[in-house]
Amino acid sequence: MTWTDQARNGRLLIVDDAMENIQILNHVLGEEHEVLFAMNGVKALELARQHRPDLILLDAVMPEMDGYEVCAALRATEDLRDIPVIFVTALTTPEDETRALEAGAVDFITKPFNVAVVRARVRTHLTLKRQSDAMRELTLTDALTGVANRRSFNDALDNEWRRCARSHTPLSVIMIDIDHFKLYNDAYGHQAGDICLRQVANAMVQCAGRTPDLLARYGGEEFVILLPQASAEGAETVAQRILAAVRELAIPHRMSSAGDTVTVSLGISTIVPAEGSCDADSLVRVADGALYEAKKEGRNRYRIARCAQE
Ligand SMILES: Nc1nc2c(ncn2[C@@H]2O[C@H](COP(=O)(O)OP(=O)(O)OP(=O)(O)O)[C@@H](O)[C@H]2O)c(=O)[nH]1
Repeated sequence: MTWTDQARNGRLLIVDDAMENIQILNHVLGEEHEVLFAMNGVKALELARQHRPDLILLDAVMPEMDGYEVCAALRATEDLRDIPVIFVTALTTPEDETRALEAGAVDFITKPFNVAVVRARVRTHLTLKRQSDAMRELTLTDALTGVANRRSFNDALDNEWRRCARSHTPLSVIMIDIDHFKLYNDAYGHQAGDICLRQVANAMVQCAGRTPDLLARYGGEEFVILLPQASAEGAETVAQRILAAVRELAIPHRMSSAGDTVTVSLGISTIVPAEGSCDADSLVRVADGALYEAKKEGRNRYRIARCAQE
């Protein structure tokens, strides 16, 4: 499917205080796209939050909250700031255009509408949105296993650290390392090693399934799980599930000192983030220390550590 084909199915949010304009745009765009509409700024923001449209067509002049304010509110909201906005306006002076672009609009559609121009602009911006989504996905995903990569984990860790600090809730991290993976590669070959990494990643994804949880490949044969709002006990339950799930894969490993099959070792650390408490990086370091302990004590097990100032 080409990018343009994909753009055909995009979800649009049309915001206009005049029903007549909504009807015209719906008529022009409704066949190719899923169309939502709102007649004021507050409703527009509510729908954007609920339905995450791919593109917003926004009337510049509306009573109470105008298009510029809606655009500014979208840009100020982390989850919504990447949704492209096209201003729909009868105002066409260079000052109006500048103001809209400065507010964060990507383009204009002028009233009265020209059907062909509306369709073409919407298609172009949906195509660009699809491409930038795909690009972002690539930069955040580990190519071998399909789980998040380290960069994606670091971003999530920073965000969740702040979120948990605000809500005074715990944040847990589990570092996971496949046992004797060098020997596995030596015994079965690097390609089999790659397959093993994929299988283990896939099994672990199922073990940390709550929405904010994030499994990432931290590097080589090391993985990490971020568990926002999870206490040490909660993280321990996830670690137990992972140990069991990897054992159940029953991937033979004749060179391992930890068993006949592939196993993992895990290190858990938990903190309620607060000012003056250890920082996000040391949360990971402490989990890594616990992982080292688990390795030293025989592998195929987990260990829990505490952050110094918890
Ligand atoms: N097949 C494959 N192997 C990888 C990949 N990334 C890292 N490795 C291998 O993973 C191995 C990690 O070895 P070590 O760090 O010595 O650890 P280990 O053998 O797992 O031993 P312990 O951690 O002490 O149980 C190295 O041989 C790396 O080459 C990968 O993408 N694919």
